[in-house]
Amino acid sequence: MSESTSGLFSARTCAGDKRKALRAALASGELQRWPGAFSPLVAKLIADIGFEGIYISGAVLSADLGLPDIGLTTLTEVAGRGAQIARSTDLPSLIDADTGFGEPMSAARTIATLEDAGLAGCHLEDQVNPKRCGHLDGKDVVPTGEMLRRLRAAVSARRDDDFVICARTDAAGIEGLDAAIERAKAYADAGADLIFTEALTDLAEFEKFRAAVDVPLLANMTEFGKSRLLTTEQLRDVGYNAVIYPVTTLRIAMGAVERGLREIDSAGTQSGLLDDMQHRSRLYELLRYADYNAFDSELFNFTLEGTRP
Ligand SMILES: C[C@](O)(C(=O)O)[C@H](CC(=O)O)C(=O)O
Ligand SMILES: [Mg+2]
Repeated sequence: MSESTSGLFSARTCAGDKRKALRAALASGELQRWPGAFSPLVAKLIADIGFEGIYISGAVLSADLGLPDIGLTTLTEVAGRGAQIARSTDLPSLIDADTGFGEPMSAARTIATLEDAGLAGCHLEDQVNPKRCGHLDGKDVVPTGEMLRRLRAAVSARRDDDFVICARTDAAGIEGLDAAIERAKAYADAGADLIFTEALTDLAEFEKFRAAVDVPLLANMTEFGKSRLLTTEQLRDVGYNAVIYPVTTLRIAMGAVERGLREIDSAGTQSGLLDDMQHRSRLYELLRYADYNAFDSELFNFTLEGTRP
């Protein structure tokens, strides 16, 4: 296949190579920035701008279906959407697997399914079922032993040793930071490759966590939650390995969609909104419209001159 047609329908990089790249990135000491992609198109934009990876959020996947993030989505739904997003980009994608979709045996099946779906890794959290957003009050965690069973089952189901299993602990806001650190150590001993330190409050907590454990750490910079929004520079200085912006692109998009719909409702036209829109030409560039001409030269006849403002 020529350069211009490779990667059109599925990314050029195969899942195994994305996982190897993710492992190397986590070992590199460089902060990995993974914005949430609510669609394959957003994943393409994230890659185009130069981020290091893609995050696929359970909260976003639920919201996109018009549902709250309380563990209603099924493994089939999550793996299906995850596969669509993961295959659209050469970047590695880490997906939110909530509590593993059931008991430890189901968590094991979850890993096998997400591997088959082409994801580079996933995270499993130590919340009880039904789970809730980690930044809400009233959440609860299972005993450490139960999470260890969940994790060991997951690790044993992995067929590609490079598939990254990330353990998330929600314990900081419930049992305190020290307890969360102890859990993180136990989860790493059980085979977790990366620890998601959920809902830490300020920089000092991130620093304390970093000093206490020597496995890769992930920070969640979700908005309107319990955590101060730290900069990449701050997280780099502390020595975190990865940061996610899980719901950010959806919040930005939905803010713009709501403003736009209100403007059409009040002004009777969207003419005043054109500068805020992604132009047709940029959309076509991201989708690589021109490269599809290799299959059918009639497909791409778009020029800017031909378009109306
Ligand atoms: C990271 C998270 O699990 C997600 O599903 O994106 C959420 C994000 C959010 O609700 O803001 C969480 O932190 O629980
Ligand atoms: Mg989630």
